Amino acid sequence: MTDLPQRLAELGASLFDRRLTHGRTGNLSARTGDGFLITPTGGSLRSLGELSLVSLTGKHLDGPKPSKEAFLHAALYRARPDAGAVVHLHSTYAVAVSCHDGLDPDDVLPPLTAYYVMRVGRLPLLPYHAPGDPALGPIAERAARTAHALLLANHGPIVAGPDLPAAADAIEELEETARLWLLLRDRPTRPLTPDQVRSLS
Ligand SMILES: O=C(O)[C@@H](O)C(=O)COP(=O)(O)O
Ligand SMILES: [Zn+2]
Repeated sequence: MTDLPQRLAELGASLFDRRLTHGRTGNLSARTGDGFLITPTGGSLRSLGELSLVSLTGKHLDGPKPSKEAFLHAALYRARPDAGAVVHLHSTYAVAVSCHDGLDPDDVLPPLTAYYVMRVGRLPLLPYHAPGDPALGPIAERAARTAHALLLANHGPIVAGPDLPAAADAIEELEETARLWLLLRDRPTRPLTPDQVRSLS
């Protein structure tokens, strides 16, 4: 088993290489005994070095200046005691959906496939705030109590999971489903029925 910083670096490089985020966008974290390790602000997921240690209250404990979204990661960990990792990306299709008008803020995407229902489930839309605005913290914490995947309006997805591979699987599935939804927008589409969704949970 490789250590946590190495696993975060490998995941960051894999997400970047597959163009699931670009430039210096996105941030990753994983829970530790005394808080969570998070990517530093202003870096690229392509080549992660030293990580920052942040407490569950969002206090910077050690390492370089943390991601400006550390408070959001902290909010998700507080809301979801089962969460071991959080991933935020600027993945193109999910960002495109986050800019759409007329979305259902309670659940943005329809249950197009069983895999989406199993990996993502309900996807609330959080109102637009500038990146790093701590006012989004309490809103995210409330929403994350009943959903592990959230879409930040005009920004992108943030997803918690029991561990890094699970959080990555979920955010990748969200991206692919956002893409499908955009592909299907002008066509008659038949999502799963409520009974079919219930049978998967
Ligand atoms: O969109 C933003 O500015 C941030 O949410 C982001 O993706 C990268 O910011 P840092 O993690 O502070 O580098
Ligand atoms: Zn961002």
